[in-house]
Amino acid sequence: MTCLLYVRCVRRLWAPAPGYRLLKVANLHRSVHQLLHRKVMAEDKPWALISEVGEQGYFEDLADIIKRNFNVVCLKDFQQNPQLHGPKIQAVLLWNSFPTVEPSLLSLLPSLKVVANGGVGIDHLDVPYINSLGVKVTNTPGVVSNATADIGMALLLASARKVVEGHHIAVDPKTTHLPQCLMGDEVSESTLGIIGMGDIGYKIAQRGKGFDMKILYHNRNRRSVEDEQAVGATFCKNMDDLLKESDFVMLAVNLTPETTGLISHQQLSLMKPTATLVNVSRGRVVDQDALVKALQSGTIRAAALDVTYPEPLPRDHPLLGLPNVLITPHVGTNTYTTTSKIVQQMVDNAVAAVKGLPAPNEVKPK
Ligand SMILES: O=CC(=O)O
Repeated sequence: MTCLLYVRCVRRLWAPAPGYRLLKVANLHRSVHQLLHRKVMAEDKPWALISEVGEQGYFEDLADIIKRNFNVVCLKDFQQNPQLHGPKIQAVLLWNSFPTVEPSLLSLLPSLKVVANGGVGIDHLDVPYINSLGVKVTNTPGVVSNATADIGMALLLASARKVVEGHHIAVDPKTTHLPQCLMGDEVSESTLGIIGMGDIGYKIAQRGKGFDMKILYHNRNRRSVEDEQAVGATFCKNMDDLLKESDFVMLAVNLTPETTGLISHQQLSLMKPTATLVNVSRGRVVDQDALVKALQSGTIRAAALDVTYPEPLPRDHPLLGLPNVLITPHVGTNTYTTTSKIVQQMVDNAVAAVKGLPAPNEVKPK
């Protein structure tokens, strides 16, 4: 049908064929060629399994970034007919840790080449096991750092200056005067202790410098002198020293077996009674039961958390009832700019891996 129309159009334009018409023929020819080429490309695209598009998953335009490079099967459709879809899937793209990558899923994907995670934390993936199947794992470092550092500072400031309490009072119709009692903690010139000085930790240090904060940090490896000088950060080899001296302790480590439960009763008891714990890494870095006790007993003043375990917390969890806790629902990277960059980087990694090229952000097991 398309061919017939094409021939008719060409014939009509060709008829007396002055220069203008010839140009039109050439353009028409090019458009049809491009259309046919695009169709072939679409059929040639590799298949990817993704979570969902819509409310529970990708915004349409973020999904489009994926669809430009992959034919996609959403998890719900996949689950309805895994035998049909499984053999063609070459990439699993993870958004908010979904789809859950476990052996039962992997066993249905014989052609799989890559598990591409959207986000930097890969604690939900068994990298050695996935690699043992000849499948690469990739993540998206770098692009998440600014937004995550921003949420860290937002939580720190909001907790210190009682922003949420202030908002509730301001919008409460029963409020007749602005309370003088809403006294916060001074952030400027206070001491910020950063545990985990990777990309995110360093961005937090840059922001802290902007607030004239004294910056301490603890990290597996010391940063270069130039890095330290640029943000005025002092290395604490011993984490206890940082905990004792800081007004705000910011957690920005990856979750690994070594960092699971890193902050427990003993560490909390070293902190100042006026100190605030801010966590933008993973909930399991903190022993949550110990944290509840520390907040109830006044061992520390407050906690501001973008991450908990589980997420979300059960509605009757004691952390949700404490007045000195501020919680956001793991929204560290939730800005339009950052999520677009994450999806693009995830797709770039997956495309490279499917082509058998080195993936720019392949995660290697330690
Ligand atoms: O939590 C966010 C990430 O892992 O990038």
